[in-house]
Amino acid sequence: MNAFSRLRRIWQIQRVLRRYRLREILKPHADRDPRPRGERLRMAIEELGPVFIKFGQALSTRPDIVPADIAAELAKLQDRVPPFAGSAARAIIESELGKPVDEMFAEFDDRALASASVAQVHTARLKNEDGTPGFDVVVKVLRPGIEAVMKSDIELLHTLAALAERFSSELRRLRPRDVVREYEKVLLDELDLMREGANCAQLRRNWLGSKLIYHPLVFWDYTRTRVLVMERIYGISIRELERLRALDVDFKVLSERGVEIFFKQTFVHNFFHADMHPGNIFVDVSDPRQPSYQAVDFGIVGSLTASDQRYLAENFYAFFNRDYKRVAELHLESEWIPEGTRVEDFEAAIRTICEPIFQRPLRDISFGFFLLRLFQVARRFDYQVQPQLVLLQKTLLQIEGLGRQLYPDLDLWKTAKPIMEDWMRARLGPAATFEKMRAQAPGLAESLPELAQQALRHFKRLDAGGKDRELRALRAEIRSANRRTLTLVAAMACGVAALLLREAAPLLPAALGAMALLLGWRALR
Ligand SMILES: Nc1ncnc2c1ncn2[C@@H]1O[C@H](COP(=O)(O)OP(=O)(O)OP(=O)(O)O)[C@@H](O)[C@H]1O
Repeated sequence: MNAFSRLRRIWQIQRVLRRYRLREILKPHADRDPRPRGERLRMAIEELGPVFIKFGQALSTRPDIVPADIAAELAKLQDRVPPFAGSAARAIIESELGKPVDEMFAEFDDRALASASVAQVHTARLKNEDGTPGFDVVVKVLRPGIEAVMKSDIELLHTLAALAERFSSELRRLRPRDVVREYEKVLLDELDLMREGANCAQLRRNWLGSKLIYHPLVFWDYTRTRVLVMERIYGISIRELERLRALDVDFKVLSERGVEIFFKQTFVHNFFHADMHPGNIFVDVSDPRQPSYQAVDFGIVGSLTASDQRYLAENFYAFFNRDYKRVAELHLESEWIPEGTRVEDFEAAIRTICEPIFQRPLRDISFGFFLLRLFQVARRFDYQVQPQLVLLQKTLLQIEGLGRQLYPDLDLWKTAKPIMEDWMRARLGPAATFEKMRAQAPGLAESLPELAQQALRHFKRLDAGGKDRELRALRAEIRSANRRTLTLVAAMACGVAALLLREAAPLLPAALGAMALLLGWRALR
């Protein structure tokens, strides 16, 4: 963007800010506009275009950054825009794939099936090599020129964030430059449909053969950065509740399966679809008693770090045992709250959010909402929640909302418990310990000769340096450390042998396992 158009854009933004009196938002006592501040902000963002809309949508899921009233308005941001011409879509497809559309597709519908600010979707049918009609597909095409618009607006966001950080102490506290930097990647990712295809393929692989959910096949030969071709699915949108009801679809099974999918994605695969709004969910009704899901739109996915996974699992347990003290402890243990915070204040804050929630009957309790409130507390205590965790919380809220809409008596915990217990066992049980040992064994074996050399060097130096008491003590200490290392290595070797021989006669692996535990215990004591 040249200097002139940048100035023009800043001037435009400035006009929008004035029109909606957005500066007053920062000074609530001076705000005389009768329209609520969140609504004004939303309308301004809608006027500013796709980058601001996407950014606003992303911020709506950050209770640790944005106050609740504004977040609720931002969540309403609509990303529907008039479609661009089918001929423009064809031109992009042809320039990306290097062949005429009619050569690749037996049919191509010029009217868009759906159109959003970054891309639009057309239905089509592939052409087989012999010219006969092939698979029914959808073709997702990036909006013409969207890359330039996105990139220049992102640059502008950086400029605005820098200005805000420089001139407003209220905004500085929210670290706008960091927030923009964090979302820049998410926004730019949307410009690469190969990435979306890869996300879809990964989810498909994770769930292949499952009776819970189906993901379309990606046609890689026809997929490029600006074009994504995938199998067309024909399920009924989850929005069409009446139609689903008329087909006698079992809503209880459907809602339980939604919860199961969520937990498996989070705890078993650690790869979750993070844009689970109803527009992206379809239902396969070929057996209405055993309905299953079909998902589309894989632009946003997430996965958690091991520690976030554990944080979530433990909070889940505490939450369902209605144990707010444990919830508070968990946050203290994981150093969630900054130094200098009074523990009592923090506990009181956690109690305040937990008590009213825990008083309600199970059917009214939402774990997604509980997490949301936890993150709001985090915001008050100046703690920055990991974006992936927030993404997951948003997904959970969507799944729960959907589940309860389908079946108000949905018992979240009943569905979640077996999955969580499996996870705990797999993560923390003896088999997991053996598995960890096995994974670490090669690295350890490699460094063993080096370790021995180092120890030898130490001994030589000690011997050369006389025999005073301090040195003898040091030598004894090194020897004991070496013994421990050796014992640990022996424990690992037994563990690995037990694993490798687990198919053998029952006694041998069991004896080796017991030996590994005993040695491990001695080494770590
Ligand atoms: N594989 C598919 N089979 C059938 N319909 C599809 C498929 N993929 C997408 N669609 C339809 O196209 C619509 C838009 O697709 P998608 O959500 O991927 O686009 P988008 O540009 O990311 O839109 P938004 O961001 O608003 O969700 C979907 O809501 C769905 O109706």
